[in-house]
Amino acid sequence: MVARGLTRTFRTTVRRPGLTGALRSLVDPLREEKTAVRDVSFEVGRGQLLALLGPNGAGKSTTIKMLTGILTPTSGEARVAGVVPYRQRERNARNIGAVFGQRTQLWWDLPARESFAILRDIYGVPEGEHRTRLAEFDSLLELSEFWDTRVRHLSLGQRVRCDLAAALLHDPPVVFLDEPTIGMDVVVKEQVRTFLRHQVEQRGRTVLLTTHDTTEVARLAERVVLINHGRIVLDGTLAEIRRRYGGTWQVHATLDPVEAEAAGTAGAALPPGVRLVRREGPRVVFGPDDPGGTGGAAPPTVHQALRAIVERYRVTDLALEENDLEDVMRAAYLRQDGPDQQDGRDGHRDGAAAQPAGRGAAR
Ligand SMILES: Nc1ncnc2c1ncn2[C@@H]1O[C@H](COP(=O)(O)OP(=O)(O)OP(=O)(O)O)[C@@H](O)[C@H]1O
Repeated sequence: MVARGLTRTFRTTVRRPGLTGALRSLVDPLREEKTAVRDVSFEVGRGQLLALLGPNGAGKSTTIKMLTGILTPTSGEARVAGVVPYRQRERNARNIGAVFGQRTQLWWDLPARESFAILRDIYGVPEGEHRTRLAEFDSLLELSEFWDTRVRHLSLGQRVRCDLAAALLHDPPVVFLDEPTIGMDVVVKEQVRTFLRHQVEQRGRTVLLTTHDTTEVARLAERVVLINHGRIVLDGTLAEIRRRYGGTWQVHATLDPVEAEAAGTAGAALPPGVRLVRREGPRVVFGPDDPGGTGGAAPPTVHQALRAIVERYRVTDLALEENDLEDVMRAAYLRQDGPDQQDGRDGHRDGAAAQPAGRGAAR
């Protein structure tokens, strides 16, 4: 799946303030252009799962709508399994499966198993294949407990599990999941994640996932694209997001008392990239020397720091405190960052909160 410079602009009508403004807007509507997605490019290979992350209104759904062929981009291009989705909608529909957590593609008044049979006929899936696939999905998602119940009577978690099966029954190479586990309990969430991992690792499907659930990201995504105000601000791993937006960790260590007293003084230098946060007798707290990693070399990862501390000191007790992933994501969403490779292009972005480009962390 390839997105190249995808951009989508919406024209909306804005009401002028006050009564006279409202009346004037009736005869002379004020139109405004809003760029929901701007110059978005990424590639996802076969058997890869990419999480598209970003705050509300960032442009994730608009991007997915272009990749699923629901919306045509204003400019740029997309290819999904070799097909331009908004031009070859029917061919694209055969190549993709989609689950939008809030909606269902199942027939509300039919049991899910009957919906599966209708989809089998629509896509022309041979009966044997259909049965095998359904058995695989049932073994992972435990569908047979409720697939003979009408969809309108299913719980949310049961319904979305049926939706996942319905989306994959025609064996699509590419799958789009827009907040698939929203509102599910922790047990069902984990079941769905195991199912998705299986689909990616064993079946080689390409998955594009959006979620606001940070645990989901940590469990599933080797790679994330972070989008804010319609632009990509980071394409990398969760570890990179942590490094850029939340490089704060603390190592609490109890050292040999003599070493603890000397740590950080002249002649007893700290490990590179490590700073002494505080010292209380033999108990010492270390942190990264340069939490933002903005100057010079990147700070050590928490694992590198741990190793360096253990190698340098006689440690009798050790505890690690890392920033909660939610804090990291909050920092990422609030930062008015520029995109990674934006050099030379304009720094304008939409939204009331937009500030002039503050690309301190651009690396
Ligand atoms: N049909 C439309 N007409 C006008 N503006 C739109 C339309 N669809 C989306 N937008 C605007 O585009 C921006 C991006 O919306 P989008 O739904 O893609 O965000 P999102 O990242 O999916 O958000 P969420 O996490 O809340 O689902 C928003 O400011 C939204 O108001």
